[in-house]
Amino acid sequence: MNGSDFDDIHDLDFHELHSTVEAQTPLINALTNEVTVNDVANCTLHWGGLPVMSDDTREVADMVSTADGCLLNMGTVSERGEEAMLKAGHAANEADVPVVVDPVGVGATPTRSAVADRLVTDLDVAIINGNHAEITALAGEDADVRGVESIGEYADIAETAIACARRTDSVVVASGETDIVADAETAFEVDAGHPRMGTVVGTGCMLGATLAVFAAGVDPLRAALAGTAAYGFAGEQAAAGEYGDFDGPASYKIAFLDAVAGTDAEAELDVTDRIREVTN
Ligand SMILES: Nc1ncnc2c1ncn2[C@@H]1O[C@H](COP(=O)(O)OP(=O)(O)O)[C@@H](O)[C@H]1O
Ligand SMILES: Cc1ncsc1CCOP(=O)(O)O
Ligand SMILES: [Mg+2]
Repeated sequence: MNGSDFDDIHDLDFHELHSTVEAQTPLINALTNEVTVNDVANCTLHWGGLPVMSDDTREVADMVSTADGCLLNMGTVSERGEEAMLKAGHAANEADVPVVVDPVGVGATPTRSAVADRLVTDLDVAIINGNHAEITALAGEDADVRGVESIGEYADIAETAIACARRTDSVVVASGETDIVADAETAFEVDAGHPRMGTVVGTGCMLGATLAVFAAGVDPLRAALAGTAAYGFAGEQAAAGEYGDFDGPASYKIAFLDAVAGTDAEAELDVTDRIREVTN
């Protein structure tokens, strides 16, 4: 699956997209890691989605077939988990339910690289989201993934994201200090987010949940651009104290979740101001 025939950033209206998504109350089935599962569920809910975390191999195909989105996050990968994710992904493909994959820690171990490769190769994936090192590793290039963290700088991340999008036939979101959204032809830089988001475990996982909610209602490229921009905007709003004071990363996370819930269609957010096409 590739991006849309999106040829003009300026026809991207967050208010319109978010209202469409909220009106649908999309059911998102997430097979995700136990480290951040509750945050993923709440982030899904706060964007206007309905989370369900069904991952039993006996029922997951049935649950996904009734859903509007399927999130596969391999953070605490296991043999059973891989089997369940592949089963869920195939069921989603058959039911034309958009699949979002977060290949957490790909490149850190041969096992994670093999699982991530199977997920993005065997399945038709609408959007892949990972940090700069994970996307670089997924593209088959040298990357330094320490555990699940991105280490080092990736100056060519825009080109790498396009290469990854081309290889996987998916829209790719490479997150970090600067977020990149790419399809097989074009990369966009999304100027949104705050360093405090990097002090919270789970902000990458919750970005995946955000993308799954938006992808339920609009094409993958617009969903990735609007979702990534709105998500980063929420991080900025929380850091600015718009959703209450905080004393450190734990209380910031609470403010961040409140900011996601408060970023509704009325929000003064013009995502097109945050998105720039990357030209070589
Ligand atoms: N230094 C930063 N400045 C701005 N935004 C950031 C920064 N670090 C992380 N983010 C934001 O936090 C979210 C998670 O990104 P990242 O930390 O790269 O994911 P992961 O947790 O999977 O490694 C993204 O929306 C990203 O834009
Ligand atoms: C620490 C950790 N270990 C396995 S999954 C996970 C959470 C990763 O969350 P994020 O990718 O959002 O930082
Ligand atoms: Mg992550």
